[in-house]
Amino acid sequence: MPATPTPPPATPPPATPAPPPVILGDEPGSFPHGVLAERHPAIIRQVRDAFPYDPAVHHALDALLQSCLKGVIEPLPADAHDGDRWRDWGLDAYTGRSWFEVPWLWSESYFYRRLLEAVGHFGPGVWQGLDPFHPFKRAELDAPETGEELAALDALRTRPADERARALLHGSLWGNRADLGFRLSDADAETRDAAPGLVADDSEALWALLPAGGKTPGTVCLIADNAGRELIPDLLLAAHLLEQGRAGRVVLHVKPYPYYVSDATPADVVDALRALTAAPGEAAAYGRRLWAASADGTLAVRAHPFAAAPLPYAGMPPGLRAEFAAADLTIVKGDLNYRRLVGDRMWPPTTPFADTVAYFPGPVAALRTLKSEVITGLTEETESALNTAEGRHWRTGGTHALIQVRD
Ligand SMILES: O=P(O)(O)OC[C@@]1(O)O[C@H](CO)[C@@H](O)[C@@H]1O
Repeated sequence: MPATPTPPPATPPPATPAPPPVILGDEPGSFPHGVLAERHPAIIRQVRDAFPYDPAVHHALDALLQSCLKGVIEPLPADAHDGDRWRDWGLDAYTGRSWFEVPWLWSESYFYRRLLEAVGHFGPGVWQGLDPFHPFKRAELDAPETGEELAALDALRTRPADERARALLHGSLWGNRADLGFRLSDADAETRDAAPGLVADDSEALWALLPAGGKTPGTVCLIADNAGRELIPDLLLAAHLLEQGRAGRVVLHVKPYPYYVSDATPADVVDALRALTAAPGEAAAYGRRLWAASADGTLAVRAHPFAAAPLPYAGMPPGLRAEFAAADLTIVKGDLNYRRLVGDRMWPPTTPFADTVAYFPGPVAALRTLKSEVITGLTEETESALNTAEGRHWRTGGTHALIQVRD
């Protein structure tokens, strides 16, 4: 009987490299450490000074400050309305550990949850429901620069549709420089010149995902970031997509409660729409169209609890996953949302963006100015040119921006 030939050894599948470790805040001198050790205490100071709080709130803020600087993560009150949710999000595993030694994304989010607790936001009591960041957001909305940006819409009206589209997309992108938390730790950020050009620009792919010329448009989800000077251009972009028939419906996802100082909540959407309708010229026309779009349901606002979760979007719950899966496109705004989208890890900058968001249930676009160290999707040439010109500053200075798409 002929001997059975030995099969050749099976080629092992190519090993998928393990993702780099999650970013912690434990390295003195690093950007995350600075946010925990300096930005958070500064935010406590600013909030304390912004309202005529009573002694109970002052004591609670003192305790939070001590906990942030020298203490450990403490549990929520036993009767907290969202205790179960935070336990699902990892609270039990992190209770008793240093703020600096757990994932940075987690400790930052928990800080805002604790700050709202300290100022009585969740009630009961007189401070219930008050936004401790409202005075800062309001000042920005009333600033002359906001009026100047709105006045620029008058000249835009007569430009061809594709030029308007590009201007409004870039307005929404660069609106992300307006971040009050960022300005607390980098006072010059607002005045520093933006770098010309984008470090990655997939805008053609973005427009290709939105039907034009008679095809039935679907839903665009826009995961918003900051209120005021970022939210207004986001709303203008939404109005343009609806008007041009590139979206049949825009769903604006905002935060369910005040977060990261300037993140937009439903109340901020109302303030932004009011500011638009009250402005002179073309801005008011945009405002009226958006107001009508709310009434007929083509502009919807969502404030899902997961929008303020301390977790990457890869862990989104099934209902939200289904919403994004059904959309023609989900636009994800800003730096924090980018960290949550790709995972808060020190990716090698040339890691393909598409690989990090392969889990996302539908087409997705990131619009972000660079304000933290997480970055993906750069070419080797771009990365090396940026390093040569700026060291590491390009990652966090807020002067560079990107548009990245996975279809
Ligand atoms: O998400 P945004 O508003 O664009 O920026 C948020 C931010 O200012 O805060 C985080 C650090 O606290 C960073 O992700 C970034 O620097």
